[in-house]
Amino acid sequence: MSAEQSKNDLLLLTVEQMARADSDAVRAGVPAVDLMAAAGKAVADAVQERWSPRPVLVLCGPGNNGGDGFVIARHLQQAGWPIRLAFLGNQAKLSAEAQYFYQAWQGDIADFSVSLLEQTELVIDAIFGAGLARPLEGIALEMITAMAERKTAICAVDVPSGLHGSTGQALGMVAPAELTVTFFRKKPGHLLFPGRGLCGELVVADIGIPASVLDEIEVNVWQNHPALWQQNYPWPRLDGHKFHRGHALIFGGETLTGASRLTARGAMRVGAGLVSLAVPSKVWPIYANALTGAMVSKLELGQETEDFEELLLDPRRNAIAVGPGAGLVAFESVRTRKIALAALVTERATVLDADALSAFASDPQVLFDAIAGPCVLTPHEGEFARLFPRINETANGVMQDKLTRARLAAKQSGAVVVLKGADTLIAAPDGRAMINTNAPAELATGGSGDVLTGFIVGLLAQGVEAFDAAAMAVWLHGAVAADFGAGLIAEDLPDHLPKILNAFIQQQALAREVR
Ligand SMILES: NC(=O)C1=CN([C@@H]2O[C@H](COP(=O)(O)OP(=O)(O)OC[C@H]3O[C@@H](n4cnc5c(N)ncnc54)[C@H](OP(=O)(O)O)[C@@H]3O)[C@@H](O)[C@H]2O)[C@@H](O)CC1
Ligand SMILES: [K+]
Repeated sequence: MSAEQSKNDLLLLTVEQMARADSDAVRAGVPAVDLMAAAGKAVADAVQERWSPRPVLVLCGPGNNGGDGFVIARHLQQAGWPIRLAFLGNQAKLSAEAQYFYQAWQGDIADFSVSLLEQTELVIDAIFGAGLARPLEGIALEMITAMAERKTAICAVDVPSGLHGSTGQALGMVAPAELTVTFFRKKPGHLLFPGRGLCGELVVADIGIPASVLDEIEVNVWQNHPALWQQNYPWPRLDGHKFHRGHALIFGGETLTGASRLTARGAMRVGAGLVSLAVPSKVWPIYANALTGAMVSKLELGQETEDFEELLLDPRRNAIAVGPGAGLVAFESVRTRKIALAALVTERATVLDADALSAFASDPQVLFDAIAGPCVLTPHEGEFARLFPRINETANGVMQDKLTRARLAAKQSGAVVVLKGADTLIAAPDGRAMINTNAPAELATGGSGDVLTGFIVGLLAQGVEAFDAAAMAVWLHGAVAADFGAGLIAEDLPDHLPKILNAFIQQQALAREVR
């Protein structure tokens, strides 16, 4: 598979973009009825692969998701499965293709009623898919609530009904599926929580939509994966000098001295040529004793910012990180702001994390106005709320989805925003975004964010563009944690990174041999 092809496979389509791909495919000569036939067949195949024959209830909704349901029912019936089918809708209002498969269905059509769930071992959820337009109510809501309560096994068609494919948010109620079969490309809602947890195993089926339809659709959201950026990864060159691999400068505070040391170690492991920490003189011995590979510079009391600025006079210090362990006590916050602004004014690549984000909570615009060069902000949800309160405002009690919020924040701040969580988002000011999916639960451990900042600043130091650096760092962070497994602590993240990088190098060498 070519790099372009795998990038194309990682694209995520909103429900509107998917509808456009669907209609463009039809315009290009693929009959709509063929698309629906292929979609239904793909689900029936996936069901037969996963489950042995058992009493199945196929729930068909009023649109084309329901149309798929009629196709699935026919295939499973032909394979000898005991099938009951219920339809929620008006036959006269079905699309031509759904009408076709409605007519082709040979069995009975039951009224939509919760009692059907009795004696059902598997539900095919074809009630609503991409066309879900408003919160569930009435019998649809009753049915989905009953499905969730009974915990009957569910295979969802396209998305579990009630889940919005673009946002991953539930519009009312969603019964979690064990298997979701979607078509052509994934949607953001399959990867963003709570959606990701509601889809179960996700299968993407090819239904005959030509990939060329994507040329006409402006898609700039991807599932984060090395295929998107490995050609830009800064592998060390044999003829390289340590200065070719950059010099990361990290600010460290006096209370939580471990945080910025983790950042430094992350930056070193990810390949920065040189790493130095700049710390208040009072705590210099703590840092100097603990770090062997990194240099530690003193910032004298009362002139910390000036001393930091002096370090920045050397243009070889080309990437800066401020925030981990910087401290939140009033005097520390004031100092952190000054140091962050001193970093930003150089327009060198800068990562601001943790306390450096909270330090601007009272007037975030000061921060945004100062961002002129490559910059990465790495808030978790709490820090995000402090920096972007307007973006987090709710309408009817509902906040905008995480993808939208991260993209708005990137646009507003002019920085790449890494909104951290189980489904970390990486968003660039120009609208590009990635959803990261490889982070295991073990990563939710103290200090892991400090290491992430180190990975980012270490990659920035090696000249990687901010959006790529953030995407690489987030992916490596997840890959290391997943490979390490249980018992992970933050210290393990930098030290286990070489294993992942070496595997990566081997894969690249193999790929070159194959080519
Ligand atoms: N894309 C592709 O390539 C292919 C897509 N395919 C399939 O098509 C599916 C999309 O089909 P779709 O557009 O007809 O939408 P779908 O989800 O069936 O529902 C629309 C209906 O639901 C109604 N409705 C909405 N919300 C409601 C609510 N809360 N409560 C009650 N009613 C509500 C809405 O009513 P309206 O808003 O018009 O009043 C309308 O009647 C897609 O998910 C995939 O499975 C495949 O066949 C092959 C190729
Ligand atoms: K569905």
